[in-house]
Amino acid sequence: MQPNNSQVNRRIATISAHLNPPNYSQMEGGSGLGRANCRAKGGSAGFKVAILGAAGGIGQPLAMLMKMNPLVSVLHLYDVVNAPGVTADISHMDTGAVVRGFLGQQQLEEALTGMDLVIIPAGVPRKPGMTRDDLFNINAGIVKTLCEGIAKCCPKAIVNLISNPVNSTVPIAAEVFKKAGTFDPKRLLGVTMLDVVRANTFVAEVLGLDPREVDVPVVGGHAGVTILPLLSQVKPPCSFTQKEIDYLTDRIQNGGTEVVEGFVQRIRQNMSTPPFYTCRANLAGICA
Ligand SMILES: NC(=O)c1ccc[n+]([C@@H]2O[C@H](COP(=O)([O-])OP(=O)(O)OC[C@H]3O[C@@H](n4cnc5c(N)ncnc54)[C@H](O)[C@@H]3O)[C@@H](O)[C@H]2O)c1
Ligand SMILES: O=C(O)C[C@H](O)C(=O)O
Repeated sequence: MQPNNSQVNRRIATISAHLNPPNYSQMEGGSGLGRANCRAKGGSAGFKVAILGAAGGIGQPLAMLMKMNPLVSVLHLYDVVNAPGVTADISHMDTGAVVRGFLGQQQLEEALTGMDLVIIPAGVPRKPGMTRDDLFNINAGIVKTLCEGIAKCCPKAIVNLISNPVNSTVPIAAEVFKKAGTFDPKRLLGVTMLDVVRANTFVAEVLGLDPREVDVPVVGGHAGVTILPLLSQVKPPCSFTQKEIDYLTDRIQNGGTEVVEGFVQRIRQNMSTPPFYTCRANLAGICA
């Protein structure tokens, strides 16, 4: 059956709304998006998610995973480089979330307005021989600027901080939000899930179990000795020799370094970011 004129006009309006999104900062007195404007393609309601640093090694697969997530209706991809290309690519996926790209600081506020969840992998990663703390000088400033934007444009959003050193970028974000009067400790999360999945994997190897059946609580921070696997609390209940405890603790605390040092070989071979590293970090972002 042929669509009638009004159906055709409605389809054209929908297509144009996706291709030429409205300027959110001028809508609803700048107080954020109305639910009616946040529908996924096909009309279902969902969460509005922004990824800051979306064109990077972590940001790109994270964008893909978010686009695959049926709970997400609007996905904003912000970066200081390459955002248009990444946005075009991700937007071609045949899932519901509407994807929009934002390039450079002048578009940061628009990228953030009305967001429910902001995930931040923006910044530089460490190279072999560096500690996460060596990233502080560059990443602290980046995170501060991005969080000032969040405090202004989406103060109620949940914020997931991936940028390292997580042990320091989370307190920086907290201070920015406190200064702005928007701090809510329940809404600010450092992404450390990688430590949990590494712990599950290594403990499962020692126990000869499927990692999906193993649950290792890990508390503390996300660097060296601040990563504290609670090996006495493992599920299923088990015990370890002192040698196993030393081995597991060291492997879990230095899992990130193990991967970063692996880059030396990959750089020599001209290979890109290891896929598990990025995917796991991204799943961590989703789960945090
Ligand atoms: N918490 C974790 O579990 C975890 C896991 C992996 C990586 N990381 C950290 O995540 C960060 C990103 O790693 P990566 O491998 O994606 O690095 P990358 O260099 O591949 O990507 C970083 C992206 O951030 C962008 N960027 C830089 N400055 C920006 C700014 N001011 N605003 C917006 N975007 C900006 C860059 O253009 C780039 O696209 C690093 O700090 C890394 O250490 C954390
Ligand atoms: O170790 C890093 O630099 C990246 C990340 O924090 C990790 O744990 O893999």
